[in-house]
Amino acid sequence: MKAVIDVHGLVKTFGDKRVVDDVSLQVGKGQIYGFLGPNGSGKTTTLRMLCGLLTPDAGSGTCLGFDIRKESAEIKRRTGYMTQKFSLYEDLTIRENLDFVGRVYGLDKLKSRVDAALDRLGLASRRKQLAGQLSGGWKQRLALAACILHEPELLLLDEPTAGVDPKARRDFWDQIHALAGAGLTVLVSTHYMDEAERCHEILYIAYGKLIARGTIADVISQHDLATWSVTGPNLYLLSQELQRTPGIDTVAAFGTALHVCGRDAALLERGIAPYRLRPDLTWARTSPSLEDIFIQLMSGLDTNGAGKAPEPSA
Ligand SMILES: Nc1ncnc2c1ncn2[C@@H]1O[C@H](COP(=O)(O)OP(=O)(O)OP(=O)(O)O)[C@@H](O)[C@H]1O
Repeated sequence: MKAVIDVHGLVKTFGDKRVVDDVSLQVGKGQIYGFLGPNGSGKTTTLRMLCGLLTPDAGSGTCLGFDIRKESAEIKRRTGYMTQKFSLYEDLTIRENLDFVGRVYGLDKLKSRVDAALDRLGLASRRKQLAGQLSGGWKQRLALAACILHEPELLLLDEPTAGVDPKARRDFWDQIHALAGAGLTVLVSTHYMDEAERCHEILYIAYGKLIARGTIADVISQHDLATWSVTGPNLYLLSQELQRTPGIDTVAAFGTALHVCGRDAALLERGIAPYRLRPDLTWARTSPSLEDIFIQLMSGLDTNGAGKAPEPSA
């Protein structure tokens, strides 16, 4: 299968800061890829290089079969990009907003395009509503409708659901899956674990480097992270003690339990041994969640043992 995105060795430096460092990516058609990583790790910059809005300092490749350096106009024509801070005209209706976007881009068959986008995203019954009166979730949906008006083949969505409630996020993701089902390829950056779990594959970027990718099961199994769950009283105090215990790399609260993780299973067991004797605590071996893996990655410890990643500069 021909890759929709096939780029190698992308580098982008701002001043003396290398914010994207040797990123290579292959992305298949009709798939949803989740782009994850800490703030400032280079996700937006990578998305902007893929769609031709930024020229990489080094690296090359194609997006939708076009050269990302030389044919950015062709790529932009076929890509829908939803930025973190998209703007809508609050005193225009949903329909008027879409008409306006279509006219700015000089789209032909505008009426039928707007009708199709309204239908596709379930906005038809609200088409006369002012954008300013919409809730956050409906605003995101309108922004998505504006992105698909020109019938792109690729959607790049930069944290599209930030600040949106869980029900609206779920609805938004149903729309993304419907679009992918119709053949669109989607790259979406997010900080939400539940959204990561709705992607076909995830890409984890930290300090400008792509350090994990694959299905969720792949990413969990690639990082051999021994994990125990513990329940009992005063978990906060326990968590503080465990964090100082050799052999324990990370401790994170999940509801009424702590997940206690370590890259070396034997060292981890040695670390928790005294605590397993306490009658008020219940310990169980468990599988790491995706969040456990990300907490481990974000703690600067590469679970493949490559050492500590550089501190991001302020
Ligand atoms: N045009 C620019 N000029 C200078 N520095 C920039 C520019 N664009 C981005 N940066 C810096 O590059 C780094 C990476 O930014 P980027 O927006 O790609 O990260 P991100 O992973 O998308 O972050 P977030 O999750 O917060 O959106 C940040 O330190 C940012 O301040």
